[in-house]
Amino acid sequence: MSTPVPVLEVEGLAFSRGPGAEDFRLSLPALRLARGGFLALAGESGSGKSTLLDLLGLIERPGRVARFRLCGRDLAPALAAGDLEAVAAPRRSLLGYILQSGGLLPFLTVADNIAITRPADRPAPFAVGDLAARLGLEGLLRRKPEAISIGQRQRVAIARAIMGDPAVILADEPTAALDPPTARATLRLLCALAAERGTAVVMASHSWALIREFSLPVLTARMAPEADGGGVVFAPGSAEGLAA
Ligand SMILES: Nc1ncnc2c1ncn2[C@@H]1O[C@H](COP(=O)(O)OP(=O)(O)OP(=O)(O)O)[C@@H](O)[C@H]1O
Repeated sequence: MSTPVPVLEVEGLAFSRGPGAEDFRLSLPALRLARGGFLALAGESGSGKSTLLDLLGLIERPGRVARFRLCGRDLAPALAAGDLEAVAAPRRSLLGYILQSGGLLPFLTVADNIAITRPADRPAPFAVGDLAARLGLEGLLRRKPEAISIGQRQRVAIARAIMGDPAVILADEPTAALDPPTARATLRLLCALAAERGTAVVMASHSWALIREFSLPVLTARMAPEADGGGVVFAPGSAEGLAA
């Protein structure tokens, strides 16, 4: 059987902010994500999960990256050159985001928030009403985000990301504001919809309990010894000790 072609492949990535009060260093030795794959980024608050998602999402620019391939496109040279135009098109067409706060547009209805990411160059993966129904949002389509609950907003954010039919969804703590049963149900929906579309997902989470319950492969943030250059390193392994 042939090995699946990775949709996202990153090697030798390093990022730093500072020096001074903002001094922060992060490195990612290797990440490989196949079509439909799911990967969690675990670590304590402030360990750099959102920063790493921004780097993978082509929003932050790494100081160094040996390899950055997204759906077969080699983006490392453009990142090294700071060529923002060259990364804008793959960012738009291949990546989807679920923000920690939901990030919905307050002046649009739920239906329009979901529809806004529909691909311009191919059919949408779902009808808005069908996708909303899958996520239990069918009665809320005409409401504005302020008139629905936080859990419902997170499900709208998931629907919006899925509607864009991206190759990779980057999800920043999509269940952090939810009680455990709702968090579990929301993550189950995200996993099911992503698997159905073959969408790969990278999800930041500080909930080791949820990561363990869903048996998610995980890259965990750890401090590197000063002798090895210090900073935070994201590497495979258990995140025991993180808050449940
Ligand atoms: N725009 C910024 N300017 C300066 N420092 C920042 C900025 N954003 C984040 N930081 C700092 O970078 C470090 C990593 O932050 P980041 O938000 O990536 O961590 P996190 O693991 O996602 O945290 P949390 O779980 O609380 O969301 C922290 O020390 C944070 O204070």
